[in-house]
Amino acid sequence: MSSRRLVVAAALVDDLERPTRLLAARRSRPVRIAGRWEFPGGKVDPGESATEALHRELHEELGVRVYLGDELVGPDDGSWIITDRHVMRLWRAVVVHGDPQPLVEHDELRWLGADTLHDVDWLDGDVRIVRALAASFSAS
Ligand SMILES: Nc1nc2c([nH]c(=O)n2[C@H]2C[C@H](O)[C@@H](COP(=O)(O)OP(=O)(O)OP(=O)(O)O)O2)c(=O)[nH]1
Repeated sequence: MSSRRLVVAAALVDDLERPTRLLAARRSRPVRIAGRWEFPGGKVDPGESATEALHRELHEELGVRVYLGDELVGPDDGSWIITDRHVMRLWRAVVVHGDPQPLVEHDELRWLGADTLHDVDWLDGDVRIVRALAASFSAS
């Protein structure tokens, strides 16, 4: 069993079947990770399911409603260890309502294509996740 705190996040793509773009979000806080890029999401609150928390976080952070596709199952008991203190579960998702905006915690959003997926400074724990996602990407 992991004692790490669970974080849930979305790989927001333009198309679940044939993704060509991925949304990356730049952290504005806390200082230790400000300027680094991540998958939008956050911690699961007590009493919430993982997917309830993800819908809530995406609405709070980006102002969007989403449809969740498949979970990107990770190598660490099905999840992804991202830091000493956090383990992440991640779902592919598409926006069904709203236009993503950096409302809280982020100061910039960027849609990355197959050839630019690695161009931003992803948080350390996210790099191998981006690599795994890249395998399913099509050139735009
Ligand atoms: N949302 C999100 N968090 C990530 C990713 N990659 C990664 O290492 N993290 C880290 C950053 C944060 O320390 C933690 C997520 O918790 P949070 O977004 O509530 O940030 P926080 O600083 O309040 O967390 P904490 O250090 O107080 O426990 O996971 C990612 O792709 N998305």
